[in-house]
Amino acid sequence: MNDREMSCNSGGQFMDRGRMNQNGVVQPLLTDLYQITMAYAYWKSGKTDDQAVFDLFFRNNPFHGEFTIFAGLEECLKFLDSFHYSQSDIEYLRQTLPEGIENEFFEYLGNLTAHDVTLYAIDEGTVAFPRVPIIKLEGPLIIVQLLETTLLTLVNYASLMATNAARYRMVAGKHVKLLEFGLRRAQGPDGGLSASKYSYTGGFDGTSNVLAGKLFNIPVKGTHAHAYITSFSSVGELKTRLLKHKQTGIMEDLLEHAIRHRQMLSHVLDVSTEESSEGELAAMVSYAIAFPDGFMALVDTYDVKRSGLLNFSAVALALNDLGYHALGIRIDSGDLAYLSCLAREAFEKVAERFKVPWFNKLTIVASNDINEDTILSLNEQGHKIDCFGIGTHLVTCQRQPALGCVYKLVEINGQARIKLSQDVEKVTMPGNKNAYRLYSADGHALIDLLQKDSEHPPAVGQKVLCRHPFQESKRAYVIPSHVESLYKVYWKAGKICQHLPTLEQVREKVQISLKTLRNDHKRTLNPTPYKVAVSDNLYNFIHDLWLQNAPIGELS
Ligand SMILES: Nc1ncnc2c1ncn2[C@@H]1O[C@H](COP(=O)(O)OP(=O)(O)OP(=O)(O)O)[C@@H](O)[C@H]1O
Ligand SMILES: O=P(O)(O)OC[C@H]1O[C@H](OP(=O)(O)OP(=O)(O)O)[C@H](O)[C@@H]1O
Ligand SMILES: O=C(O)c1cccnc1
Ligand SMILES: [Mg+2]
Repeated sequence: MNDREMSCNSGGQFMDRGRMNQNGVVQPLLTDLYQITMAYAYWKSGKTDDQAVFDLFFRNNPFHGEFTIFAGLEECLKFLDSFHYSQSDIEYLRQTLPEGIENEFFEYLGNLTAHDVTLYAIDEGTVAFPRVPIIKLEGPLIIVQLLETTLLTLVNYASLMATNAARYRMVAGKHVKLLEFGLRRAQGPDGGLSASKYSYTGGFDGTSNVLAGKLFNIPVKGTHAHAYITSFSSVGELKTRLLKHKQTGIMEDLLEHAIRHRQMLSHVLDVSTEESSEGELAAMVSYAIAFPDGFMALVDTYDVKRSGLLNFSAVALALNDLGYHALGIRIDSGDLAYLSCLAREAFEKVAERFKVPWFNKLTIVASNDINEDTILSLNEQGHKIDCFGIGTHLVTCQRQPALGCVYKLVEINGQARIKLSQDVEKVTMPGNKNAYRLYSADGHALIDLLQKDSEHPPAVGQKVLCRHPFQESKRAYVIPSHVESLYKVYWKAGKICQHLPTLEQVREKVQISLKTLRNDHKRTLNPTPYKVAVSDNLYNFIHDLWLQNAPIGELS
């Protein structure tokens, strides 16, 4: 590896550029046209040396919740690292921008990098709250402005998805497996890949998306579709019935074993073999021959009770005769609570009658349009599901399809800037700020506090006045037992300055960070809002600037 392939972080360690591979679609032209037209107008008006500070933050938590998981940081850093307009980008812009743009501007763009930018951020995987910037950028106005849209697109969906997944994990509990099955329903190929990656970050256990597995090292999992079952109509279609006994190595007729067990099982499970589907039996036998150690069967193609469970149990017992243990079933329609209980009951009967205790432990996977509310309702009803396969609602974030992160200028050449709005929620927090999370003695996060960057950080054991940013009468003294400074410098002087965690570590961080939140902030119905405050100093600063900038009306 030569020097060009490596970048050095501030600790002098080398970052392997192999890890820095980024989705090819993420590039400087993946932006809104107005960023580039603004860049020209800034350039034309002599603002090339202006220094700006921008905040990236959201105003409301998604899904009627009171927390958001911040994700997408590593992709932002990769983008900064590779930021450079290629010759063909410049050529395209020459042809596309209005006529009359000076040639020197294109030369300027051609030499532009993000090396003079400093990026501060909270750690990826941390819980974040409205109005507390999750990323803060300092640097030359033109370049920092040019980064806006791409950074927003990298953070918004990633954070929305990680939050959605974390919510599913919370309602499902930590012992149930969660698999992401959404690729076919995702918003295009890139949406599908991001969904798989960030649902893993948020707490899913695996994905059916094979490319995501390869690219992000996520466990890939899957069962089979109804097509496999319906592609068989009789046992006569089986090209082979033979399977090697796991221990003896002797070939045996798996179908013969299955038919014999099916007969006995029909009494135990109180269903008639006549009613069950022969095609389904054939399909299951053939699948078991293909995957004797990984036999997981879809049981709802015809009728779970009258056909699927009988055929599955027959094939699983046949496999058992040959030294293999089946894994379980998937149910993809009907009343999932009722059918999962029915299946578990059937497995318990079989375990007892056929002396196969491992049958009690067979996995029951449920899928079919599952969302947070379905899981909550299934929990209330009582179910025996071990694993949910979730697609559409998860990856499209159907309950709230976008997170509203914005990117606002808060300081230029050392002068704070404020954006006013009739809607108080939309007034920006001016100036270069620092953010702290204050904790109680029991380890719970109490409040996030924004201060001017010139202020001393809050200290453990010392009373700090925390004020609502806009409502004068809302304030509280807090004596923190622990103070966390939320920002780290992640990018400076053209280098990544922190050791970047693996996806696995970010996934762990999500759960650790969620544990610091009190349960009332996390509950699904009417959660308590988490407090975000400003220091007294910042409060006064905001309100003075507000008055300075608000025009005084005249009544006549
Ligand atoms: N016990 C349950 N409580 C609450 N919701 C459930 C329960 N069982 C299933 N569901 C949900 O109810 C919906 C049922 O979907 P739908 O009305 O399409 O029926 P279906 O079982 O898929 O029918 P079909 O057999 O035609 O495919 C799904 O969204 C599923 O997740
Ligand atoms: O329901 P989701 O949460 O989106 O999970 C993924 C779904 O994808 C498959 O269905 P398929 O594409 O075969 O279509 P279907 O809706 O007819 O089952 C699978 O059987 C699940 O039902
Ligand atoms: O493996 C599965 O069962 C699966 C994968 C994608 C969509 N639905 C189901
Ligand atoms: Mg379905």
